[in-house]
This record gives sequence, C-alpha cells and structure tokens, in this order.
Amino acid sequence: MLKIEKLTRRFGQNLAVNNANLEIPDGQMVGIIGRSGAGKSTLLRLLNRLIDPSEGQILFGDTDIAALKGRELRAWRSDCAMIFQQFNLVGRLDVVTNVLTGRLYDVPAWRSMAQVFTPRERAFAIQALDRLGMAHTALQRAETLSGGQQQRVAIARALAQEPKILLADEPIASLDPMNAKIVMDALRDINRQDGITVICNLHTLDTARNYCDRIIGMQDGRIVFDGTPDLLTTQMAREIYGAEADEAFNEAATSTAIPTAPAPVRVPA
Ligand SMILES: Nc1ncnc2c1ncn2[C@@H]1O[C@H](COP(=O)(O)OP(=O)(O)OP(=O)(O)O)[C@@H](O)[C@H]1O
Repeated sequence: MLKIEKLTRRFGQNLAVNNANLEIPDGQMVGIIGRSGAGKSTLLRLLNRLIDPSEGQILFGDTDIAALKGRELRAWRSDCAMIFQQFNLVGRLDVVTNVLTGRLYDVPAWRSMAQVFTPRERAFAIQALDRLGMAHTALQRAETLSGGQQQRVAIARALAQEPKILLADEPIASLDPMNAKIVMDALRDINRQDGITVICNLHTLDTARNYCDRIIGMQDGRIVFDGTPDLLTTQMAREIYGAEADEAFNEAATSTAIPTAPAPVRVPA
C-alpha cells in the first residue's frame, strides 16, 4: 500500500501539490488527470523522490519514503520506476544497453561506467524487451527507433528494474493513436500480469476511463476527484479540465482509439 498524507510541495509561493491524501493498494492501475499545471508531474516526482516534499508524508508499507537517504533512497527509486513523455533514452547507445541501465542501482560503479553486464543481466534485459515486442531491435541505436518503439524500450528499461510501482508521466502524449494504444496496452498487461501498481498521468479523458481502475482528478495542486471511472461525470471532468476540456475530450487528437486508416506518410520535399 502506498499512502500519502497531507503531502504538499511549494515552489516559492506556488503550491504545486496542496495537502494531498491518498491510499493506493498494491496492484491498482490509477490515472491522474487535470489541466496543465494542476500538479500531476509534481505528485509523481514526489512519489519517487525526484523532488522532496515541503510537508506531509509518503509511506510505502511501514517505510517512510520522505526520510530515505543514500542507498535506501536509490533502492526506492528502483522499486518505483518512472517513464516519461520524452522517453529519456540515451540515443547513441544501443537498445539493450539502455534497458540494462535500468539495473544500474544494483551494479558496482566500475561495471556501470564500463558498461560491463553479466550474461544473466543481458538475458533479463532481452526478456524485458521481448515482452514489449522489441527484442529484435536490441543491437540498434536507440535514436534510430520511432517514438512508439522508444517508449516501449523505456518500459522495458523500467521492467528491468523489477519495480513494485511504475510511474508514467504522460507516456502517450508524444505518440500517434496506434502507438498510444500499444503503450497503454503494455502498461495494462504489466499491471494485470505482474501485479505492479501503475500510476499514470494522462491528458485525454477517454484513455484514463478505458484503462484505469481509478481516476484521480487534480486542480491547482488539490485532489478534487478520486473514484472509479463510472463515477466521473462529464460535468466533473469539465470542471477538472477547465479551459482545456475540449482538448482533453477530443478523442481524435491523442486518444488510444485505433485509427481506421493508416496515418498519411509525409514525403520529404
Ligand atoms: N521545478 C519547478 N520550479 C518552479 N515551479 C515549478 C517546478 N515544477 C513545477 N512547477 C510549478 O508547479 C505547478 C504544477 O506543475 P506540474 O508540472 O506538476 O503540473 P502538471 O499538472 O504536470 O502540468 P503538465 O500537464 O503541463 O505537465 C505549476 O504551476 C508549475 O509551474
């Protein structure tokens, strides 16, 4: 169980996360929605301690996450893998090495600097890639992959950490609908098959509704909705998104619906 109590993060006078309380049982798939600047990314970054809370508590079981330091903090960051909108792969490195960096917390410094990994670690990385349908790209440089493929590699890298929680910060915001669906299906499979808790910031409402057991709505740093998708009325969703409601409701733009025809190919001039 992940529990946050009165969690607050200030940037100067700005309350990015304001007195948030949540209990997330193991194995849930949670979508966080809200307009730009609502505090979604800050909440995720607090959870894996990329940033520190100004006030409040983060508890995982009996562990006080906000108090962790040094090796224990590194172990928590590894337990709590994160994927990002922009994938954050090292473009000039091959795919399998990118995935292996997911295990660096567990590898002595000299081996990580020299990028020396054991056959067992390599086999584990290939297995993670295979789950995402990406094993055939193992020796390709990451920068040669499409955005959708890069995000699948980023998920494989997260899996290589053997996390308990997977945090995803707008994982499909840069992807076309077909790739968005592949990535969301992969996150759901990992959640269902491995029992890993998935907490995912999502901009489009229909994606949150289609994939998540639970939706959390944020507005100006506060949690203003917390419930199952069927409890989120259109009126409530419109209030959460405010001026961005039309964009968030616009399924054609970034939703996970499969397009009926292939996207047009742009021919270079
Ligand atoms: N490092 C920072 N320094 C100063 N202010 C910050 C910082 N990070 C976030 N903020 C502010 O905190 C608030 C919440 O930002 P956050 O990125 O968490 O929102 P968000 O809901 O994830 O938005 P988006 O969907 O645009 O990513 C915003 O007002 C933002 O400007």
